[in-house]
Amino acid sequence: MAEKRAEDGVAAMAACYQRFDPAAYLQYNYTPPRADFQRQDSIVPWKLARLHRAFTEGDVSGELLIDIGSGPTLYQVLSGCEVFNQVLLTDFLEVNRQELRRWLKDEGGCKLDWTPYLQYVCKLEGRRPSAWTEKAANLRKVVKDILPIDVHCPQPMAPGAIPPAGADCLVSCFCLESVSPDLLSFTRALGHIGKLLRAGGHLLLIGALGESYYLGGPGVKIPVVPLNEAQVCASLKESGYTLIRLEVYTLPQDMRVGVDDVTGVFFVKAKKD
Ligand SMILES: C[S@@+](CC[C@H](N)C(=O)[O-])C[C@H]1O[C@@H](n2cnc3c(N)ncnc32)[C@H](O)[C@@H]1O
Ligand SMILES: O=S(=O)(c1ccc2c(c1)CN[C@@H](CF)C2)N1CCSCC1
Repeated sequence: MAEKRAEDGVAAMAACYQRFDPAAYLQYNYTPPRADFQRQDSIVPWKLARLHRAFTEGDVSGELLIDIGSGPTLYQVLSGCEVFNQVLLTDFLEVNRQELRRWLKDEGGCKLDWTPYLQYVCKLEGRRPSAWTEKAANLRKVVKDILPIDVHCPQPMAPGAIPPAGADCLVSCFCLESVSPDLLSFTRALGHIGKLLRAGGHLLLIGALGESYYLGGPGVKIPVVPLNEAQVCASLKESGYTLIRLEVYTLPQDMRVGVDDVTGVFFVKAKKD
């Protein structure tokens, strides 16, 4: 009975995502006030700085980085693309994979200008902001493909999509809790993506705390499983990861702009047992 309920919940979630609007999603979350590089307490510097530190502090290395549930966004691999020579982006929806391909082909028509994000990460790397064009070129070089994924499948990606040894590192931002109807399926999804990662590989996970819904487009209310720090830690342990670091950002009141009810953001660095 519980299994049937879980399957129904996952199917209902997939139906919600058929109405996901990449342009609106980018507008809601990746433009000011949420994406304000001038504000010291903005979430953007907080997140980009944690990703930069996690990728560059010396314990993360290898060939292949996979971003799980990329959506239409690229910020999550702007530091990792300097560490790995192969990056795979993934998403459940073709509309998101198309938006990513549009940016990678550099043919114009993208729904968001990622330049401020590229410039900020260059600054974190001690490079001049004008090096953003070199970073963009490097990202376009190391991204080898943009593939379908379903984290609710025990085998989330197509057979043969990745080398048998698995990826050296996974990054995933605002995906698992936003596609899982409950904590059980969130934890199971963590285990499923863990199968894409080699033993000893790293997982960098960013997600929402206390969020029960978000707008995936005008009038497109998508349910989210509300998480707290203890649940995130317990799910990681249950899914075969050892926690290295967990940090939490509490959203300032004026960043609660009605597109969701998120109260905080967690950043996790963990290692697969
Ligand atoms: C809230 S968005 C996160 C996008 C991006 N990673 C970010 O940081 O903003 C959640 C993403 O999960 C994708 N998704 C939906 N169902 C999924 C599934 N079953 N498996 C993997 N990804 C899924 C959606 O298409 C969407 O792009
Ligand atoms: O933390 S954010 O404000 C953000 C970014 C994305 C999301 C949320 C929050 C909360 N709802 C999620 C639903 F899945 C999506 N942020 C937006 C600016 S760039 C860094 C991330």
